[in-house]
Amino acid sequence: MGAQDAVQQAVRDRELVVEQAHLDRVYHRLEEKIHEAEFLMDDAEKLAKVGTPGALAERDAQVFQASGYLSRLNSEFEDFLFGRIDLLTGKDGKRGPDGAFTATEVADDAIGEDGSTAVIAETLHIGRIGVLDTDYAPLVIDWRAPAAAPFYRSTPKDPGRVVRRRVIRSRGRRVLGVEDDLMRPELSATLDGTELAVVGDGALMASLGRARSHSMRDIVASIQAEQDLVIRAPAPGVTEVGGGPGTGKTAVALHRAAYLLYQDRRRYAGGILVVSPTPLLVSYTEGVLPSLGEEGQVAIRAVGSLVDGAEADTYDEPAVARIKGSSRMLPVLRRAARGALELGEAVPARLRVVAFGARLELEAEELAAIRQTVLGGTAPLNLMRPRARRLLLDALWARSGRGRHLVDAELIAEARAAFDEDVSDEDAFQDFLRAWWPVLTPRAVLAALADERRTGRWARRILGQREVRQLARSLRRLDRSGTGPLSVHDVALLDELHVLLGSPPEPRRPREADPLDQLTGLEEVTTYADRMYERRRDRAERLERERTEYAHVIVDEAQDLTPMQWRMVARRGVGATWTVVGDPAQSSWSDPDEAALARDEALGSRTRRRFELTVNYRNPAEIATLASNVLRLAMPGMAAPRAVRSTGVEPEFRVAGDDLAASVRAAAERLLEQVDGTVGVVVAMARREEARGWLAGLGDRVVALGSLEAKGLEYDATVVVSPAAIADESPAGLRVLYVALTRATQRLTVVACAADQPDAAGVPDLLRE
Ligand SMILES: Nc1ncnc2c1ncn2[C@@H]1O[C@H](COP(=O)(O)OP(=O)(O)OP(=O)(O)O)[C@@H](O)[C@H]1O
Repeated sequence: MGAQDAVQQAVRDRELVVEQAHLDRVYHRLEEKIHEAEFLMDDAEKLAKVGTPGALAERDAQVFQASGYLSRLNSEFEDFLFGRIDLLTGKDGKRGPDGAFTATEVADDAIGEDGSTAVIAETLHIGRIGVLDTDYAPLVIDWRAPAAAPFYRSTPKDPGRVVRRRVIRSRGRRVLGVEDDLMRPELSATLDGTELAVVGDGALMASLGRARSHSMRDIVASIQAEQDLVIRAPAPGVTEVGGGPGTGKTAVALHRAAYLLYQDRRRYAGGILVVSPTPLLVSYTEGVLPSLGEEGQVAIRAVGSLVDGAEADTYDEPAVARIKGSSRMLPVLRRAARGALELGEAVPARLRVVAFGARLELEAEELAAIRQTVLGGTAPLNLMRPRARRLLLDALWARSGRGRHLVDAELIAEARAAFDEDVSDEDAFQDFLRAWWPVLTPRAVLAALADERRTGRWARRILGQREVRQLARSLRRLDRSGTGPLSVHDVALLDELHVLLGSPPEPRRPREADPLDQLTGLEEVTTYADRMYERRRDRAERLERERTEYAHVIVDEAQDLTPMQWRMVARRGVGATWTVVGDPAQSSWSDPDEAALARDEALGSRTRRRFELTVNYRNPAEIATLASNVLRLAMPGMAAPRAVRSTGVEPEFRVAGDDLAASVRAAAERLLEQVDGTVGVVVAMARREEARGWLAGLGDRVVALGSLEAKGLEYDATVVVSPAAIADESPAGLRVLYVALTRATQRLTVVACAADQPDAAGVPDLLRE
């Protein structure tokens, strides 16, 4: 070790000791708080034994608060403290509720007259939740609090009061390392009489170089200034975030959810919905919010799982997806919902009943007229049923002639009520109604579209003959009742049908017992609080299950939502504020204009705020440059984000021989040796099942993905198999290829087939400059 290194090491060790001492104090304080929380729970127990209603209510409130506090503290102990800022004196000397100075501008006298010396006036530590010392001094500031904003916002260009920004790495109770960035390198600042030390080369680079696993990590310790602006953007209206691959759109959207909850917990108790394109991306991102201390109020759902009971991960062929996603499906579904009334097994031609001993009959034309009258209304089909029933009874009553001899209105009403009851009780009437105006389910109507002739009728002048055939064929997976595997695009159709049909009346469920009804004795009283405690745990989960509307909706990869999916998502956020993140250059939807229109309709007249993220944190420059060749073809004129690092490792090109499987397997094996983390093998959708077989036995660090499944994911290394096959698979194929090429954090191997027209170096035609 040279003298310089030894000095560096000594500085590092000294700073670790400083941070360790602070972390020790924080833990000490946390332990005190846990004792307080446990004490509160104990206290609550005692109060319960008293059993008076007042004491009971107080105890419940305490149990609720204490149990929540305990679970937060316990879950957030890991990597609890991660940042620190050293600040100059603020302009006005006022302190906020977290004990920190509020001013963002530097006081006039904070910097010495020579312009190069200063004294650090305030040091703040930033962590996952805020902790106050016994004297209310801030030991840790919650990362979402206003006082923590300079930790993220400060840059050497616009440093504000920050002189040094430090990222602290810790595990459990041990500080493992610190990385500093100087925001005012021109200043020589002192803290408690000693010169401010600087350790390491900055935290961002350290974090970007780490190996990837199959779950996304939070970026709370290294959020960048342009990202922080999005995370803390005001909630109302719509926050739109654009930016190329790897700019942190998904990460930012998730941190924004945590921020919104922190900032207005009451409002967002109404739930935050995060809509993600694939189940793979859901499971990849699922851990981020719990790591930020937020669970329960945020539901992350794949777009194929937004409808209760539907769990779609099957993909339609691009041509079929294009039909099902288009808003042209809307009039087709409207007709199908009405047309499905005729689908009953054997719809009787006439209605025959016996009322008070007399035979009554309604002929086909009368029935058709009644149906037409009812269908003239706008209510959902299933909700029209009572009206249809009433009009049938009206017609039968008229036919019976029973009211003709009566003049007294009361008598007429009485006779009519008796008539209705008599007829309604009759099996013949009930059987007729069931067949003639059946209760329709969305699944059954969707399945009805599998009949090409019928669908041809419903789609006349809307879909072409070929489209009708493709649509009908794709739905043959379903049986008559609609049971069977759904595709992702079927789910939005189901949701639309649900609206068109309305909920069929549900059989009555017994009312859930209210615990207060059971307060009959002391024994019951004591179990009440215990139940409350249990309930609190299940509450969030239950709320989520029951919820169909949310207070905030976050749409990730918004460029991929089809018009029909936009309608489905919009229904879940009618009164919501929105965050919409996406990148048009990565859109797999063939008609961006149609999608933009649907998006405008979904977001309505809400005010919009737009942000653009400009730095690619995922791909090294070598990979980003290659991908930008495809971007130029896919979206001429669109700028690629700036890659923030370079690895010196160029992408590799291989040409597959006769045995594609062997070539891909060999490429994957080599990458597994070269990186510590994950390897993704991206193939055209048509090959995804096959590709899984190619990698059999290589372990769980490597996965095979269809091109559409790669959305939003990242791997240490990727193999992209036959760019031409991916690009040719759909009208949006070039954009899908751009997605595939931008998944790797370290290494990329491209395996070309003959269709790729590789040059002598194996570079496919589509990837050449
Ligand atoms: N400030 C940051 N600090 C550390 N890592 C970051 C930061 N911002 C983004 N990253 C990392 O960069 C990678 C890309 O982020 P993310 O997946 O959110 O990007 P994206 O814009 O959604 O990409 P895509 O459009 O390709 O899906 C992730 O590994 C993320 O953790």
